[in-house]
Amino acid sequence: MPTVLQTPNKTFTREEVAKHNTEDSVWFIIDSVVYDVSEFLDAHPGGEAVLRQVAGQDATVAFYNLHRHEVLQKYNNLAIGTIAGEKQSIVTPEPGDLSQVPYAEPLWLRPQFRSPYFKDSHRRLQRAMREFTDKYMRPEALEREKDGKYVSQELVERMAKAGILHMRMGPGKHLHGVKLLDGAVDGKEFDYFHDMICCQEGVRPACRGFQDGNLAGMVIGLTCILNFCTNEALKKRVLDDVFSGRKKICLAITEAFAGSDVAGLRTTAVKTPDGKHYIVNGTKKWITNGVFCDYFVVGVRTGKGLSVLLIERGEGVETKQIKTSYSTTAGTAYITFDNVKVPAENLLGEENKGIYVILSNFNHERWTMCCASIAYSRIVVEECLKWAHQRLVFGKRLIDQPVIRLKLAKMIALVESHQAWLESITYQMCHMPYAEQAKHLGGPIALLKMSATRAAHEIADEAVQIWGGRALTQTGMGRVIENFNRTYKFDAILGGAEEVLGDLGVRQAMKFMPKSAKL
Ligand code: HEM
Repeated sequence: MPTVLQTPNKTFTREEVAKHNTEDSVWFIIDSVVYDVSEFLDAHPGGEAVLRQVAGQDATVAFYNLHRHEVLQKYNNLAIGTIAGEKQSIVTPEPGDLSQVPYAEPLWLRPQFRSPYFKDSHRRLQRAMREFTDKYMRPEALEREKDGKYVSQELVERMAKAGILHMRMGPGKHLHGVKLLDGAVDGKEFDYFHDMICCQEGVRPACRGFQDGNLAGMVIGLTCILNFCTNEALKKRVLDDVFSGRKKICLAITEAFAGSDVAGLRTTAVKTPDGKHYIVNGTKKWITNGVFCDYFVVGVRTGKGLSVLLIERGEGVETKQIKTSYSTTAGTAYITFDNVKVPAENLLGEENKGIYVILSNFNHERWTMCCASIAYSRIVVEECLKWAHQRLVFGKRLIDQPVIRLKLAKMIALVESHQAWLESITYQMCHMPYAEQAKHLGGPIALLKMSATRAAHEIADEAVQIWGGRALTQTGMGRVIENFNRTYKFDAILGGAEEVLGDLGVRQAMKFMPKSAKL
């Protein structure tokens, strides 16, 4: 339940506060709480003068016109009491709380709405994931996004213990018998809606670089081990290492020579004469988490086609950080393989048929990106709705301007329609065996991703216009909008560029076009 700020028990009258507008003593009121900022004047990032201008007064409107509410949580030690007979009206969310702002949560989470898709276990998991994210992921995400360091071992182990690493791999046998967030959901019951919830809740910190840095490489890399590693001992070792958080894994397919066009890969793997090893040479580019990973699932050329190998960090493997437009916390790497000796048993799937291993990953990867991009777009809508009610310009709130309401209408419609489409596809995923998913959902998922990132483009554009200069600064009020506007393109490029996916969607439709259908 949301609460109000905790303050000392003392009470004051407004008249008492009014007296503290002197050289030595500066007090003011924000939402019925009295603040003594006399010792904070020098340290205030907005300067001393502005605080002196409101000394002795009610500064609620001035404060919320310039700051996020969380600033008051952080500087709670400046509060000295409350105004006698008054109650705080602004609430502070507790970890795990749902937002009360309209459209800030998907329809299924709003008490007035019904949904055919979600059961009790989905709701339990959502609550548990929200709480975990608020308590542990968000504070770390904000730090790492700024300092660019990699995800902490402490958080990785906490996620491992809570079963979050297992859950992020989607439904499957790997979840059976694993305790998931203190029993919020039984692993055997875990379906793609649970998977969607994990993805969407994980986006809540609104730090796009950290979102990938928080083991996105595992989500796309470990599936190849789960589904295609035929050496049981190797499979067990890698799964144990990764699920326990001891080691990290990523997927290394793209190269400077070939991005979405995997047929153009140039990294080679040549069998040794005794057939026991492959010798790998080549490079990989844009590899998420590559800088800090121990295992690499690598696409290589093997004579008659593509193959996929599990390569361990060791002699001949080098990773270099690529500086991208999001935070270095993502660990995006340029990798070189220089005569790397890889045991033949590390082949995943069949030799020269690696394209099936690579393709088998694509639908789930693209679908998780849809979940994330739509969830982040929704956070932006929430930020804009709050800001439009808070910000005063030309003597009015922003929300009182029809032009702003029209922008919000467009943003809300884009988020709601894409979430509805996502839930409809997720329902199909829950009810189609893998082979049918591959046949029938490749096209729709591609089109959803293309459309969701186009929507993100529109939403980022409108949000920046609503926020003005604040949308361009990485700290303070507009942090989320700045982050979104700088990073939404990652989803429009990674996992298949919009144009490639749009084309794929239509080509899939062409495959199913009946010869009998003519005008
Ligand atoms: C307990 C009271 C206050 C605290 C703890 C506080 C803290 C801060 C902090 C941390 C910032 C940096 C930006 C951010 O993180 O949002 C900031 C900026 C600022 N503050 Fe305050 N502040 C307080 C009250 C006020 C009041 C009452 C005013 C004006 C009447 C004010 C005016 C400003 C201005 C003008 C900026 C710069 C905003 C910008 O760059 O857009 N502050 N304040």
